[in-house]
Amino acid sequence: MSHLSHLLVVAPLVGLVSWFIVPLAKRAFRYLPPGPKGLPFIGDVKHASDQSWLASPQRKDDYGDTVDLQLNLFRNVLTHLSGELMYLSVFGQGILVVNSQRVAVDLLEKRSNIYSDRPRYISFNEFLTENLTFAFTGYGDLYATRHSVFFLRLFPIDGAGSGVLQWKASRNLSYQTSTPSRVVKAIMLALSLMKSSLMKKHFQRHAWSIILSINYHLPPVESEDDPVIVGVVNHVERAARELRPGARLVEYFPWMRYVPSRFAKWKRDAQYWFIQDSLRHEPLLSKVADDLAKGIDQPSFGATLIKNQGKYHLSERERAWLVGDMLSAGGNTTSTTLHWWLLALLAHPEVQVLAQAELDEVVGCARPPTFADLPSLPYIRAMVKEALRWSPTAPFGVPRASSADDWYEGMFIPKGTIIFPNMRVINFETAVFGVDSARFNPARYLDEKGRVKVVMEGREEGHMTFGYGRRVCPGRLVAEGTLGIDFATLLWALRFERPEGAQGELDVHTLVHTGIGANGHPAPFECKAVPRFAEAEVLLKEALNLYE
Ligand code: HEM
Repeated sequence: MSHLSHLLVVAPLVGLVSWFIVPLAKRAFRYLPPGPKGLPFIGDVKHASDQSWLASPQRKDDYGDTVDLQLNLFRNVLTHLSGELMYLSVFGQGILVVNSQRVAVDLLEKRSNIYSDRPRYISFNEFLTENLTFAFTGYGDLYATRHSVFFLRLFPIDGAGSGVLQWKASRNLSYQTSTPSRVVKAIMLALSLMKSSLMKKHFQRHAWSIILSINYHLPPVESEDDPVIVGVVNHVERAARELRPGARLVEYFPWMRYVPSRFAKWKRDAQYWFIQDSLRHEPLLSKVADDLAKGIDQPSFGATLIKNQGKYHLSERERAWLVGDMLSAGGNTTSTTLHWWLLALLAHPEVQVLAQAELDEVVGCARPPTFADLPSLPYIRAMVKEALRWSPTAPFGVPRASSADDWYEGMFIPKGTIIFPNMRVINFETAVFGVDSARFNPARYLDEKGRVKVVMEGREEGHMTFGYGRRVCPGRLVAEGTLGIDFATLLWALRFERPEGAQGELDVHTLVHTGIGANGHPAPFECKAVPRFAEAEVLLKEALNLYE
């Protein structure tokens, strides 16, 4: 045999071995990232369903050293992960908690082709929402179509829409306008807080009211008993329950999805609520379509989507859910951040004093602030960043899933693993945010001249709360704008205090939650809002009249 014929025989064999045998052998010698062992068969249900346990920075120490300097047979690299990854298994389903910005970027951004999927969640995706929620759409063609809706900037720039785009543009000092609808809602929130101490309720109504006007150009919602608001609150709570690890056995035994509904209450309920939620979403968008047909063209996400529907080939129900889903994605997240921010103000009174000094100097006492003031309010803008960084609103973001087997620094990450970026740990990394990273301190985002500075290279937001890479939150500008005008208006009008006689240290650590993917609220606390000056209420009402 000539050298050439040898080569012709050997080369395909080598190719076959490296393509087929090596991955198999690698699987056999795979090292899963470290983590608690759990019980035989069921695995670690207990820890996986305990969000506070998972989110605790202590886990980084608990599972840090166990894999130090581990020799990987196939890559010949020395691995030193120092608690950056923690792996749990529940009925064989792998869950990977990512505890560092370095690893989160490596996996969720640099390997986004593998880590941009969402978990399957049979009960939630297939029955409760019939795969119609955008945030839980699997990564693929359908996702690309739905995503393009956001890409084309369907959030309108004017009127009820994303005032923050104007704020961002106004940074260039070329586009100085305010957004009446957002300012009106911030003023209404301030007036409501003056009258009652049900802060959490007011924050929720306010945040949902904003999304309703962005989505459908609806007027502000006056009461938390509004049927649309009640419907969304219930939907979000149901969704959170379904998404809790261990909530439904069908997630671990997928054959259970074929059990007839009459024998499976979970399935019957999910199917019932899917119809109810569709009946809530659809009329809202139909009303926008009817208005457009009558020539009433008000700026809203829904109107823009309807006008562009020829480009997307989405069914009527799909469109209604795509728009309606913004209520779930954007309402609770924003109101929960407001709730944490309030707690932070009470725990750090000096921050409130500094913000109010800035407002007094820039805005004065004769009128409430507008979007046009925000470029001149660096402390308030820094406070938006700090509130988003510090609040564990979405402590694990929205879970991702891996769509292929992967190896990372000697560790094996099986296909289908659910990935939780541990935002509370990542946003507190001392190397980035300093040794006082656990403290609420907006000044960390200001330079020595008091200007907003970049603390994370290439990331203008300055935190990771909106997630990573291809699935980063498309509502982040909306959220930033809402928080900016809200903080400015509320602190201009009100001083937040603990009621007389309130004792003890405020609990800024406890995370009250209903499930993974749900928002983490602070433990209940009392607060009162006191007008800062006698004319505040009158001036707010006058400003409101100006916008009407
Ligand atoms: C404080 C407010 C908010 C926070 C903390 C937040 C956080 C997040 C996070 C962590 C994700 C997952 C990103 C990832 O997988 O890497 C996400 C996704 C998403 N957010 Fe937000 N969000 C907020 C406000 C909003 C608003 C106001 C809207 C809409 C108006 C919105 C719409 C969405 C949607 C549609 C997704 C799914 C994106 C996808 O799967 O591709 N969010 N958000």
